Amino acid sequence: MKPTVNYSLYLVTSSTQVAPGSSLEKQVEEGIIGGVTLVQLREKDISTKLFLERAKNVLDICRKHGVPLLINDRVDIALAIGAEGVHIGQDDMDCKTVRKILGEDSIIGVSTNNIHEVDCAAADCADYVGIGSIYDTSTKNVKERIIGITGLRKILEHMSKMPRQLNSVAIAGLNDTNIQRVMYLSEVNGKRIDGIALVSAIMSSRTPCETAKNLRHMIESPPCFAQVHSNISTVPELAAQVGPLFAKTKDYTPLIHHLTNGVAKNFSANVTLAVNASPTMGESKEEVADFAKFAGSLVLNIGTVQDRETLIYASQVYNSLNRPIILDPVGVGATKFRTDAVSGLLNNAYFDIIKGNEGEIMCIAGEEGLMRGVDSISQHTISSRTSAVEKLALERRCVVTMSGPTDIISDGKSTYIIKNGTPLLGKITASGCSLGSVMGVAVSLCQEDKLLAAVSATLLYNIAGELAVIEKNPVVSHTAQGPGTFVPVFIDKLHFLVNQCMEGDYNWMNYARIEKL
Ligand SMILES: Nc1ncnc2c1ncn2[C@@H]1O[C@H](COP(=O)(O)OP(=O)(O)OP(=O)(O)O)[C@@H](O)[C@H]1O
Ligand SMILES: Cc1ncsc1CCO
Ligand SMILES: [Mg+2]
Repeated sequence: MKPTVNYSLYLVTSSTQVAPGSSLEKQVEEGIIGGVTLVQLREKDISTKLFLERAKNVLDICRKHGVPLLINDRVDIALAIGAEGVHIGQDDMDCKTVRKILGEDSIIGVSTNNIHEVDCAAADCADYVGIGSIYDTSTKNVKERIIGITGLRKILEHMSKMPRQLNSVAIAGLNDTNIQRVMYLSEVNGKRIDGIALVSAIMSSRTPCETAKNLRHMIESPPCFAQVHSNISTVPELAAQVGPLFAKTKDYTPLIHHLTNGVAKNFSANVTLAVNASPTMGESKEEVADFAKFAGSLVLNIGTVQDRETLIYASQVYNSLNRPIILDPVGVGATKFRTDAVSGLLNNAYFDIIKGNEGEIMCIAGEEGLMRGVDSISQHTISSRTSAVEKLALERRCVVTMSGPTDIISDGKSTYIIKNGTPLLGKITASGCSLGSVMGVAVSLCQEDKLLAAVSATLLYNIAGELAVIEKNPVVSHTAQGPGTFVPVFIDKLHFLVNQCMEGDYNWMNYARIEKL
């Protein structure tokens, strides 16, 4: 009978990476005691004689603890010692032949990098596929084969529709800083990878047992930033929460850390202050961790980005502290540089809210999104825009906002359409960027419901914009005449509305034009 395999924490050995003073056998045994569920013996540069000897030793350890052992490449060694199976790469003996030699009851795994290779493995009756390389690794030269979370998801999406279900593990560059995110974001159509394969994280650990225990725990628990869906189900219920959300600024002034573009900085800082929060615009990598300790959220905007590594680093710091991040992928799709920057961010971090204009969100959702510079020139139908927003929210397990004359906001489960605002918001620069700042404020006041936060920010922002044009301002006695006068009146209005909230007056919400799909 085929042995049942728990793929969750899959240790691939490497004799060159063993922690100083330890041995391969010791790392394997300690790893298993800590929680390793499956072992693959991988030896590249030793004689067959030594390989066989080592395989026998490792098999003894695995048998003692009831963990299956697979042998890398060498079908003969697997047969000789009676291991549970083998793992083969694309350049090794083909899977069909291996199956013929080892028989039905053996476990056969194949390294794959794309859909075609997975299809071949399935056709050849493999039991599982190793999917990678997820990230770069020192164990192997994989530069050409890095697929990130985005590539992993594409393969899993395909696998979820295959008639015969294969097991799968992700491999390469995985460790305690990224496995929870990879597991979490790998979920497609209700299914995700069965486990994480790793080498150096355990082989090089001076405390392999504790390391394995920690890794296993991480694999089995969701990351701290895991999405919680809003339990608000109707528009009236939601509308009743918007004013009280901003009223919280009476007792708490959130610090909103921005890594934003040079054009938006001043306006976004003023908008943040207008809604009674405190902006900080710090871009140095060296100060990210210090800001993160106190910040209510991070607004990450790629508008004039140069240093992509700092953006990734900052995102990871905020993720690890469970501080929400608003990603504004300004101009993604317009240049290769920006598209690569966004794909690097999405592959290496989690974003609580992704906010962009039509062209930007269409582009990240994998649809045709037209960007010329930072302005959207896309004109899709409302239904195709809505599907793209919902698709992206489901894919990235977050809240997605597509701004424009009509704003579409979804967490993948509930979707709202907002028709407030004024065309003048499209006639001033950085209005989208500064909407991101208000979302940063809202989400720091209401981290438990990020959909409510995104919707509340959009309503406040767009109703303030509307009132700046149609209604006399009780603070300064004029109405905006055009884009130039709009900016100060708009900031006054924002401030006025939030102050009304602090006094318990939520009447401005009567202007809301919002529907739920
Ligand atoms: N024609 C319009 N009518 C009503 N509201 C609008 C209109 N255009 C934009 N808005 C509002 O302006 C805000 C910014 O949206 P927009 O789509 O212009 O962002 P953006 O292109 O990312 O902005 P930027 O890049 O200039 O920062 C949103 O709140 C949106 O609802
Ligand atoms: C105009 C402009 N260019 C880069 S960022 C930015 C601000 C609006 O997105
Ligand atoms: Mg714009």
